[in-house]
Amino acid sequence: MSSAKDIAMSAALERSFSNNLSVSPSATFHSPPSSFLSGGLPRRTTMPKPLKPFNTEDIKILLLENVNQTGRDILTAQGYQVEFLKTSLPEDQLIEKIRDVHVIGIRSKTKLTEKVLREAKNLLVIGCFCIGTNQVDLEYAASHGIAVFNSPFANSRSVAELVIAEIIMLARQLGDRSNEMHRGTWNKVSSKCWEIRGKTLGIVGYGHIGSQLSVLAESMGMSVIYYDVLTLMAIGTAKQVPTLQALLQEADFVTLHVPETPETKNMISSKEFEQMKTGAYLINASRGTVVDIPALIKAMRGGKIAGAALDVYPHEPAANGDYFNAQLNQWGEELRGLNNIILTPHIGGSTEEAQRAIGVEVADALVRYINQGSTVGSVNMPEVTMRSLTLDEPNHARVIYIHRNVPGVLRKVTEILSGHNVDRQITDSKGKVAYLMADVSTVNTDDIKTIHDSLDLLNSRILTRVLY
Ligand SMILES: NC(=O)C1=CN([C@@H]2O[C@H](COP(=O)(O)OP(=O)(O)OC[C@H]3O[C@@H](n4cnc5c(N)ncnc54)[C@H](O)[C@@H]3O)[C@@H](O)[C@H]2O)C=CC1
Ligand SMILES: O=C(O)CCC(=O)C(=O)O
Repeated sequence: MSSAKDIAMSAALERSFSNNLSVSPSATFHSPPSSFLSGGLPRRTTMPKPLKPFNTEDIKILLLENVNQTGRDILTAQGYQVEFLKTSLPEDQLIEKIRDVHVIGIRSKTKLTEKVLREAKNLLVIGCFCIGTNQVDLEYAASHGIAVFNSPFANSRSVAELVIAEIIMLARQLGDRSNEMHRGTWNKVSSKCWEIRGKTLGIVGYGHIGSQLSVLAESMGMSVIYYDVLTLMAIGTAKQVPTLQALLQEADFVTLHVPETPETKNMISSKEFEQMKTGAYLINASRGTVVDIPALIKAMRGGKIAGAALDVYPHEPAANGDYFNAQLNQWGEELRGLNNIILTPHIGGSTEEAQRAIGVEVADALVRYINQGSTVGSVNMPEVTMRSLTLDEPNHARVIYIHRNVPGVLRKVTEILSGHNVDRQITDSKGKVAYLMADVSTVNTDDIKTIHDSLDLLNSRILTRVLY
């Protein structure tokens, strides 16, 4: 049982500094859970204690772009308020919505730019329910204490399988034959239709997807070469080549698996098409900015490139059913008019298996971050974690201090914590941002407030959270 003093103190805290312990102007401070400051014999249990600066039902989550049910279920089961939308949102509506939420879950279409994130005053964490994180301004997010998580490989296999299908479809002109049949035309041809056995696949970007694809392609009798900015171990009998040009000159099929970066923008343009073999094929399931589409159209019309498969485009519609037209991409009409071109609506990772796995992985990471402060798997924060506090550690609090990575901070934090027993502490930095986590014991609600407010006053502060 809590003493009358403790209860009074909690109530006073609730009144006097509602909003202060949390980072959210809209969240209220709640009395500690029953495990906190409880008297009597400690319960001997190693059950992890959920650490929450808010009542769970105050955590507001916005999930866009049809995030999988598995992820929604995990977040809802925590008691958070989860709003779910099937589509992404236009910028003005996104800005309106993001002001209010602590967590946002997106896929590849929602652009979380500095302009949008500037309005996200309550935002603690972003979940990208996909691989790519180019749609988020990661640096701005980190410098404002917003952690970003993704799912680094749960859809890699799905993309690799799609590419294998496309290699065969292009080699056999299956898209065109199927379209002709749909129009009622029987056109049985073998001219310029090939087996893939013995052909060379050139993989640009030998990461999770590229290397998985390498295994599948070899098992079907293809020779694999790859180009990557890093020197990477070849899988099977694949061979790394030293330059993109060397790959383009040798490959019958070129497939792109690089991230969207300034270096990969228009990585395949007129010069690169010239370097490719006449009659070669191009596949892009990475990002739309990687291929210069007008140059591709020219290369295909001129017969240099015998076929292409595109899954991604520089500008993609926000929702299913939106017409993929000239307003989005000027060359849409010309692209659709080409022969032997497969156009898919960014479905590389769209399988039940991949979406379920991503839902679980990203939602779990969000819960760990909200409840425990663990940044393991974050793409923009130093990765820091500590074991969960347990129910037999009642009067403990977890202090999280995200700060600018400048000299002298640890000394000041140590001074602030020095009156308490620090059971464990860990700190790490990534670029300009550092992340400190400390578990302090035998603290009461006054101590928590003092620790929080003192850390919050330091010049180096980006964000202070105290979980209890
Ligand atoms: N179509 C779809 O639905 C999907 C598309 N993607 C896209 O595929 C991309 C690749 O995915 P992963 O293989 O998982 O990424 P990854 O990070 O595992 O591999 C990317 C590889 O590209 C290399 N690389 C980076 N810049 C390069 C450059 N300028 N030249 C040559 N190599 C370079 C890296 O060193 C790395 O080995 C993602 O960034 C994402 O944009 C991912 C999943 C689904
Ligand atoms: O469909 C999606 O969610 C996006 C897939 C993708 O491009 C990615 O995972 O990076």
